[in-house]
Amino acid sequence: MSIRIGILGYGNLGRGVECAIKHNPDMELVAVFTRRDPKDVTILTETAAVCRTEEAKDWKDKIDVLILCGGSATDLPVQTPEYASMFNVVDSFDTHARIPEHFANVDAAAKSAGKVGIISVGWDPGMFSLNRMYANAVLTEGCDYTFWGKGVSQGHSDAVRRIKGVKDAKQYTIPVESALESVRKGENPKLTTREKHTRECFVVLEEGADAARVEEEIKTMPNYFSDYDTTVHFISEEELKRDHSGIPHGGFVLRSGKTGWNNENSHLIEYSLKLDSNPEFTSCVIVAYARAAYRMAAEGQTGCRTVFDVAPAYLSAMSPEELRASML
Ligand SMILES: NC(=O)C1=CN([C@@H]2O[C@H](COP(=O)(O)OP(=O)(O)OC[C@H]3O[C@@H](n4cnc5c(N)ncnc54)[C@H](OP(=O)(O)O)[C@@H]3O)[C@@H](O)[C@H]2O)C=CC1
Ligand SMILES: N[C@@H](C[C@H]1CC(C(=O)O)=NO1)C(=O)O
Repeated sequence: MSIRIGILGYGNLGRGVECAIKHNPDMELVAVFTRRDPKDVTILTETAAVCRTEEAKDWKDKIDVLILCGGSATDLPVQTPEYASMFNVVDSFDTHARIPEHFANVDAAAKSAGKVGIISVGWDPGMFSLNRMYANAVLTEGCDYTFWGKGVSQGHSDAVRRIKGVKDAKQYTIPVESALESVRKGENPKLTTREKHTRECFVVLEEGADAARVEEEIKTMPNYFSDYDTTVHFISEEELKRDHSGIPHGGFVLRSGKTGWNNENSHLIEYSLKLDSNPEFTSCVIVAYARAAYRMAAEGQTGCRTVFDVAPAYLSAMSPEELRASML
């Protein structure tokens, strides 16, 4: 029997999840829920329904896992705990500083409903978090580095779009090449947040919006921009569509470490991603964790989990026996 999936929130990530489900034969999309008028939202899966978010509660027995594709800045802090009280859920919450608070809220809701909620799934947080953890567990003496881009951060782009007066926006994260080069050379530099990346925003304003106020709100936004040197460009909707239509991204997790009785040997662990489509790749990670949520719930587990709490075998469509055989 297929794992019945619902999508709540139909933006870049929602469309990516719909596409990822198509590539997972053990899953089927049964419904998409949106805050907009369903007549204004066109999906590609002919067998799935499009409903208002208010109707989701009527689908509790028809959906095994609800994937929450809203924005981290303002949607997921409210939506994930709300829907964890009705469904097994997975989200991509990526406001790193607020993950502990989000975990506690989702854990309370999921436990009281007897559901599983896996949060902060994707590549960062997500695959990069796992690789930072593995590298630190293995090389206990060392230095960690994470670099992103040059690419489009969906979280930062979403956060800019939420500012009053902004009609649309894209945010590029740009690594400071000299910093990356120093890490690659094994110089183990001590780098501040500001010394590792810069951020560049391309913003389309609503008619009559105050550009200076919008720029100030972006540059001072805690958790997203306040610790970075940020450049803001105001452009037309046509220019945004013409010059900034893609959502590529990627990055590196590196850990340089020492071993030996006198730390005489050096090692470098590196995990990298090069993504044509940030949302489509993120969605593939999310859909694998939807499979895990389904299986963990079927075992009677309840409460909130992060990627650190999910055994890898839960993610794979292969059985544990097939996985063991695949290691030969
Ligand atoms: N952990 C990770 O590695 C990653 C996490 N993310 C997270 O995913 C989040 C979502 O990103 P993304 O999908 O790009 O955000 P979008 O802005 O595309 O979508 C966010 C929400 O906005 C609404 N929306 C979308 N399009 C429109 C529109 N045309 N008009 C009105 N409302 C619209 C949708 O809700 P509705 O349908 O209800 O209107 C949607 O759920 C990001 O905030 C980020 O935090 C993203 C990438 C990686
Ligand atoms: N969560 C990020 C995924 C990566 C990209 C990123 C950044 O560019 O700051 N941080 O984490 C996203 O929304 O794209």
